[in-house]
Amino acid sequence: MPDITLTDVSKSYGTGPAAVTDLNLTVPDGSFTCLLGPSGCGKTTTLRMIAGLEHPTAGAISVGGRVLDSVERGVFVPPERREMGLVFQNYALWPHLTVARNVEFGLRVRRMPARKRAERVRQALTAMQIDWAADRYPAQLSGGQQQRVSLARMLAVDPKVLLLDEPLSNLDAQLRLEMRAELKRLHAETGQTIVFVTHDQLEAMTMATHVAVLNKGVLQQLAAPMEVYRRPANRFVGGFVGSPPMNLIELGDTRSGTEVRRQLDRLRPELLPRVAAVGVRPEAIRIAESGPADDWVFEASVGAVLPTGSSWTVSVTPTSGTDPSASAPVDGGPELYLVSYQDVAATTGARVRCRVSADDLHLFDDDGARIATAPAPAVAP
Ligand SMILES: Nc1ncnc2c1ncn2[C@@H]1O[C@H](COP(=O)(O)OP(=O)(O)OP(=O)(O)O)[C@@H](O)[C@H]1O
Repeated sequence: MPDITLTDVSKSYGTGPAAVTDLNLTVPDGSFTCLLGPSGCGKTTTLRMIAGLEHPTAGAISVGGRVLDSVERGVFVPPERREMGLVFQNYALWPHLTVARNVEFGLRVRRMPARKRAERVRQALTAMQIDWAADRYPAQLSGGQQQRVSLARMLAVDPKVLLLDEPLSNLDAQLRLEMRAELKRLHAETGQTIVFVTHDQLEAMTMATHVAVLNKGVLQQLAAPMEVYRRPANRFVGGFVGSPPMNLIELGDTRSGTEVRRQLDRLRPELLPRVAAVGVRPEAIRIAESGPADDWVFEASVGAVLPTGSSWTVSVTPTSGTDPSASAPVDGGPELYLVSYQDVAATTGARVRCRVSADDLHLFDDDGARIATAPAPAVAP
């Protein structure tokens, strides 16, 4: 199964802003690639173009060198000849057909002999662990079970590529969790290339081998999930991936920028002239009196303490720096969020000392792009 390659792909629906702009994206063979981004960023449009359900207004799409779409060359391969399986958010099962007949449907259309059909249906239902429901009707199944059937229906035709558009978003939290594990298992077993659309960063982080982050129709980053998390390519990715989100402090903000600038002058003097904003992940902020000399240290007052059971989310407002060379305390900063996995003894109004390792500072320039502080390691998703 070869790579899916999008080259300079754009799509406009009319007079409004383009849904997708100059997209260059390679979905590696056998990968589980999530298209991730906020509502309206062009995820579904991208998936539908790969499926052949939308025409690009510019660019080309190919699979392993076979051109499926080329605006320039006037090539268009229709959806049914792309050997791709699609599953949407709504399960779209035939209500008057049993589960087995639903799964068999696409095989009949392909005129597969009856014996082979029965075998395929059994295999697909077993793979999705829904074989016990073969003789039931969709209305007799829960949402999660129906979604398993629609996945089985897609698997039965053995497509080279699976295209999934938010298939879990109608399920409750528990089922979603189960289905994520199920899809991950399915991918590991079949090795099929999966392209999965979601706006849920946790979903992308937990399942994907590759994450393509989109914003306003433009690709922001394509990398392994942990790379996207640890080394976001820009401010948008840093803020979008992670919950609670990354804290962002503007150096131009006089209230907090002055103090942060002073700290950066001590920790990263060579980079300071290029830095416009600093990002800090909530779990990178520690409440601790002492620590390494190259920590960024600040005093803060505690706002809310929110225990979740396994962790504590705490809002703190910096009140001053502790750099002895600081001539004046800062006049309060923005509220920052930290996450601690140990009990935070502090309560609202308490004064605490917070520390962040210099390695955990994400530096962004005027354009919002990441400023590399160390060479990125080779990524092997
Ligand atoms: N058929 C259409 N006609 C006109 N505009 C459309 C059409 N489909 C999508 N759009 C517009 O294209 C842009 C991208 O939409 P798209 O559905 O691809 O985004 P998305 O990231 O999948 O969003 P969501 O997560 O809300 O489904 C949006 O501004 C949307 O309004």
